[in-house]
Amino acid sequence: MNFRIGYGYDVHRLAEGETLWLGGVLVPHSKGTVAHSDGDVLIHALCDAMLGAAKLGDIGRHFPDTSADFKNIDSKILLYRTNELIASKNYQVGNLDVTVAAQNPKLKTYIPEMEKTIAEILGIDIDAVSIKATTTENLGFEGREEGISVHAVVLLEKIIET
Ligand SMILES: Nc1ccn([C@@H]2O[C@H](COP(=O)(O)O)[C@@H](O)[C@H]2O)c(=O)n1
Ligand SMILES: C[C@@]1(CO)OP(=O)(O)OP(=O)(O)OC[C@H]1O
Repeated sequence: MNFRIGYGYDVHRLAEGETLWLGGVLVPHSKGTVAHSDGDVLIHALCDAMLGAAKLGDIGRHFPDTSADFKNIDSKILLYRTNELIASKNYQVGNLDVTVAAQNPKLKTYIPEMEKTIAEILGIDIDAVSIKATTTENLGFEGREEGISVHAVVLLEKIIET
């Protein structure tokens, strides 16, 4: 099969005194995500979409939150290692599309840096990386600023040996 799609979803709770890493970028905010790792919920959803597309399970299977190895780990490392996992099945990311649901902070000024960071880690063109943000119009846990959720869709392409 030359193409495979994958979908990932992740949620992290927000709390004061934590840092907010999103898409590999440190976003200044009064709250950050609560997690075993650095809490980069965007990268976690993206890793799940890549792993799902390659039928490789999910992020917790490869990087368990019960392991001290991943305590406070930089999620950019998890994304790099996820890319190695899909490459081991002879796939590369064709393109990806992500939506972050967060009432605050407003993310649009940080999105170009997130897209550049992710494109570099995956070794793909920035045109293949799309990140968007939405509020939930003050509805639900995102709207109450109790947490942030992220949806990610990825297309994998078979690496053709030439
Ligand atoms: N955390 C967010 C949420 C939204 N944006 C930008 O604002 C636009 C309008 O948001 P709505 O939820 O009212 O549709 C949205 O299209 C984003 O461009 C943002 O930057 N950060
Ligand atoms: C990333 C990992 C591993 O540190 O932990 P968390 O940062 O808690 O994130 P989550 O998305 O709940 O699960 C994946 C985990 O395996």
